[in-house]
Amino acid sequence: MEAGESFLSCAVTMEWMTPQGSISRKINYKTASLRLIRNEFREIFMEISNDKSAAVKLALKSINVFKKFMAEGKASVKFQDAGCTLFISNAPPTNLVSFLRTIFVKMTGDKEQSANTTPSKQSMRSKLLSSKAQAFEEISPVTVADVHNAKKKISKATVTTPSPPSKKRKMDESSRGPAPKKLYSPSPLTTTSTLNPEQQRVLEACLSGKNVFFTGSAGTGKSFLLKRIVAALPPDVTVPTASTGVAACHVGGTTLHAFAGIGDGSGTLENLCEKAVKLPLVAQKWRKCKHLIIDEISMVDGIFFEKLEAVARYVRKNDKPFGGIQLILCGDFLQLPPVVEKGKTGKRFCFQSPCWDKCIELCFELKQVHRQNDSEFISILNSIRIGRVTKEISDRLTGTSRQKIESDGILATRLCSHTNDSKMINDSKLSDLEGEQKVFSSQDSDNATKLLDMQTIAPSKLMLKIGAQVMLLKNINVNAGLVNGARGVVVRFEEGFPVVRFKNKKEYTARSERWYVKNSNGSLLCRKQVPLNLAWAFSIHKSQGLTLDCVEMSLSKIFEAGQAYVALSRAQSLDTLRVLDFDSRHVWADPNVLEFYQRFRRRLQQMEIVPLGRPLADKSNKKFKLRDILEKQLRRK
Ligand SMILES: Nc1ncnc2c1ncn2[C@@H]1O[C@H](COP(=O)(O)OP(=O)(O)OP(=O)(O)O)[C@@H](O)[C@H]1O
Ligand SMILES: [Mg+2]
Repeated sequence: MEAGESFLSCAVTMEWMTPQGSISRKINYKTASLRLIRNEFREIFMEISNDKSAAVKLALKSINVFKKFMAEGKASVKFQDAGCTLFISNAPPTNLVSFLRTIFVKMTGDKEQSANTTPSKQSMRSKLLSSKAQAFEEISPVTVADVHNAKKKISKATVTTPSPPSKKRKMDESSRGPAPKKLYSPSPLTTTSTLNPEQQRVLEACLSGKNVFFTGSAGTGKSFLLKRIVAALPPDVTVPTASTGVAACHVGGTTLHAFAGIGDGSGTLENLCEKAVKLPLVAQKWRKCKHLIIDEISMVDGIFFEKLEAVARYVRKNDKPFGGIQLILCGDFLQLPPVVEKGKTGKRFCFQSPCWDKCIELCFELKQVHRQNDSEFISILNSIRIGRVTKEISDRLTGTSRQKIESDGILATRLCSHTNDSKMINDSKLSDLEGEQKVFSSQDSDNATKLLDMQTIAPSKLMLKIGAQVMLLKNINVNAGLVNGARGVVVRFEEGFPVVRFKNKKEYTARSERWYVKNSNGSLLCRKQVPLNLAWAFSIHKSQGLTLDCVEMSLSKIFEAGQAYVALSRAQSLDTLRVLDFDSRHVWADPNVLEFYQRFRRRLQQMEIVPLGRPLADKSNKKFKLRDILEKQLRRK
């Protein structure tokens, strides 16, 4: 478990209430600093300050914490003695989790200490008589031992739920479930696996405020890292997007097109700029955004990217690249390229646009593959990625054509190059099954079904029968293997919900889950649906970004560079893969991309080889520290 933080940067509202329940005083800070400190009597306080006003100090005792919206950077703390409630918003979620953890750990530690050592708290009288000078100091860092200690106490800590401030109150209350019971409990932000060193370096670079592009082959954890980056930035000014709806759903964002508000980008640049400025919601979004994050950048059209860059400068009246917005881009250009209309030519990829070099300040390549463990398969995939197929590779993949990868009635998912084929297969296999068909219709935010269809992976109408091959669409329980992409079969219905048996023999009753997407005006739209989809077949385009655990493919109708690589790299191992008709002619890489990566590697290599004016002994493990990398890359600019 990571240590906690004693400092938080966020927006705050403080409300003091009279005993009758009306607000007697209110303070709003758009940017505030929260600090945990101790006084000369070792009592803990939270200090709330901003540049302009005097700091407010509130004693951290008898507090109630409401943390259900922690993952959105929001929480509130009610200081009962002071009669004040502090509403925190726009906090980087990871920092917020860490800050609340510190409060919990320190308060638990103090309670224990006072119970064990001092018979009673210092009275007001002894404090007044004390000769100690008033002094506040930073709280000491949380140690691992502190955390363990506090974890043991988890069951004892409880919270109640003060209401969030003013306008938001009603909306939040209506969507709120039962109040959380613990001040500290594992959350997705605290329990996910840790980043490896190369991912950590990218995260630090992103937090330095520089424009970053990071790449890496399929399964190197780009999207995994991107979610961590999003969680480490202030949510109100961070826009996570991806080139496709499914990929956007994967990183909890919206499509780049939906955010940009300039349709498909057709028309002259002048028209697009005027359009963006005239639509108040669109202009406001562009002005508010400070960090624009784009996953699956390989599928963003180069001309669209160029137009966006110019629109951003125009709307924000700022001549810096992208109007001064921090860009964080990730993807693998050797996977699927942008979808281009027939007959259209020109700059296809983002990196072919002249503004690419102006925009990107730092580049990184992730090397460690996480999706697959098998080194033989990783090396085959690395060759396929660059369009190289040796006889050994061809034989090995052809050899999978007859292997049995089905178990316990769970059939392999067929990846199809064309969406229509996958739909046809699913429909006909379902109708072949006997038995009653059950229909699960999604519950969607008002009038948003069309948008949610495009942006979430969950279907608005799901037809199921006993025996239907399905795929799980959410991480339900990572430890139990119930993860996004896990394959199973519907074995029965219980209380109207499908019960699915997975490949690992676990059974799971699929109850409704929620998917959220951001509307173009920034509000959240929600789809409630059982987290399943038919999985006899899936299109390769829809599979980009997914990890699949039992997959077969026919590559004969492949029509894009990188398409075979995307399909093959969804599998977790050679033993869970069946290629029906492998032919090396279906594997090729785009020469422009290969050339781009050659240049990219040279740039990275120079960065690693050329000494940075520091003796080699300065470098641990011959790897440069982030500071060195930043210096080097900036010097290059
Ligand atoms: N540091 C890590 N520790 C443990 N698991 C990880 C780590 N990084 C990534 N993973 C896991 O590896 C798998 C692949 O990660 P992810 O989907 O982010 O890769 P990707 O680079 O985005 O792949 P693609 O190019 O196919 O989109 C996921 O199951 C993810 O949870
Ligand atoms: Mg990904």
